[in-house]
Amino acid sequence: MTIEDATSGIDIASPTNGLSSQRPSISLSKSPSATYPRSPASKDASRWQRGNTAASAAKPLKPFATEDIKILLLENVNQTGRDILAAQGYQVDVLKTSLPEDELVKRIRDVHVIGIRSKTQLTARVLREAKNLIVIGCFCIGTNQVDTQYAAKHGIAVFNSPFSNSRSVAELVIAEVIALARQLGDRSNELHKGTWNKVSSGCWEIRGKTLGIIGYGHIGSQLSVLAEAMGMTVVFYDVVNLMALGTAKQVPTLETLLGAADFVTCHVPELPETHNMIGRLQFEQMKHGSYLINASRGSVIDIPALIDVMRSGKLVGAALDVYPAEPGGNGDYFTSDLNLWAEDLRSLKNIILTPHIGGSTEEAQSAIGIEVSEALVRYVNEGCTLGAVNMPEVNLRSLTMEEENHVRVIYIHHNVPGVLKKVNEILGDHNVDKQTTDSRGDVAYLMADISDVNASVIKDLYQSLEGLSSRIMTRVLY
Ligand SMILES: NC(=O)c1ccc[n+]([C@@H]2O[C@H](COP(=O)([O-])OP(=O)(O)OC[C@H]3O[C@@H](n4cnc5c(N)ncnc54)[C@H](O)[C@@H]3O)[C@@H](O)[C@H]2O)c1
Ligand SMILES: O=C(O)[C@H](O)COP(=O)(O)O
Repeated sequence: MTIEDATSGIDIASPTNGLSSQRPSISLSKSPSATYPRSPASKDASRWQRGNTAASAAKPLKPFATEDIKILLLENVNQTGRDILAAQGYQVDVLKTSLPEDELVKRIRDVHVIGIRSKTQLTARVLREAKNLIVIGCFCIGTNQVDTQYAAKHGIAVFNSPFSNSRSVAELVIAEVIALARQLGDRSNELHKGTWNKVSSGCWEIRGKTLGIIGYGHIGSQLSVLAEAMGMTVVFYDVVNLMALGTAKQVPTLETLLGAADFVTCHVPELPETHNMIGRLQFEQMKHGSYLINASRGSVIDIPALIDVMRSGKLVGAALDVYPAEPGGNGDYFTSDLNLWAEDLRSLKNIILTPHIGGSTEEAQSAIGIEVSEALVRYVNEGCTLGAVNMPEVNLRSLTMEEENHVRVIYIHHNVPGVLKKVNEILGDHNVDKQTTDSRGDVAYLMADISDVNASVIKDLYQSLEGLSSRIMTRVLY
């Protein structure tokens, strides 16, 4: 949206589009393509036409010209999520796959919101190009694919879905425990090729066996309950001291777990500390005849060491759902071009290789679509950061129709002394209805609702806040 500057005759991007930021192409652009093609007249129409009747007073106020918001959704985000975003009037562009970095850099320049899953790498290099971006939605659990610190320092909030696919992963792991114990993958492959091979040697019940869970978070603890229901004994290792569910027992060291477990399963996030967490030393510490499952992140297992220990016969089965490098989309080949050892893995016996499907169920994807899209809408429309993984969590209640002469000011800024004094000198000339602020590390987030404003007040507020040296991003909503 643009406001015609009566004195200079130039268009400036209006703060009331909710998108104004430090980014030059948005905050003070004369280029029609980089601003928002909505006239002041149409703005007024949309703001006032709703009427202020008693019946409409409690309804939420439309925040601004939502149809100006451009969203790019990659990696086949579920229809539930697309529908929620489209219902807001946003322009939603959907792709089934992730994008290679060079293409991503081009596509991200234009959008205000990007939705991804685990594949798309939003590195500092990519985000540097994202001049209009205000928020990232990870339609998955992991956020390791995003440089969340860089994003925060540039005023870009990141949201995910912390547990909507946890049950799906836990169920997959239970299936794999049984499939490995019974060598189901091999038997099925043999018969697919026409060979009848009825064996009991090396095939086991899982009842009475010990499951060792590394990382007892949302997935690990859910798995613990399911495994005990199947008659397994559960031990777990976690860096945090946690309440054990059922009769599970937390063990003090990873080595203790590896020495006790028949099945070892990893459910830790990708972190420097979890890189190659299971390597040659840890395979030595595992029991002879044991199994390994990894549905966390590919970097957690030293794959060449796994191949060696399986060839030696010490490990008698493994299931991998995640890999250090994964193909961009369906139909791509899983070969040594992508991962040097891919062919070696494919040649092993009793190894289940799945294409990162731990969270790929209808239930999980639908729930994630709803959860993340709703968080994006709350952030874009109202500035609410509840649930953000890289910003302080700040919220004020939604403005209603009877507050149509209010604006909501969002001021994301460097967390340095003296900022609030300066901000309040600017806001203090107006009627501040309510205000809240919080910080997380170097970044602070202020939200204030101001009443009795008009277009020129909005412009002044916006420009004054933008003029402060502490500013990371200013948005003025409604
Ligand atoms: N395969 C899939 O499709 C799929 C689906 C969902 C999640 N995941 C992966 O699974 C991971 C775990 O998911 P979650 O929801 O259970 O996460 P979570 O954050 O709820 O739990 C992770 C647990 O790991 C523990 N931990 C962290 N570092 C550790 C370490 N060095 N040693 C031992 N424990 C450590 C944490 O304290 C926490 O309890 C996610 O980070 C994601 O990468 C994969
Ligand atoms: O982080 C996650 O939730 C899982 O790895 C699943 O990722 P996906 O949505 O890309 O399947």
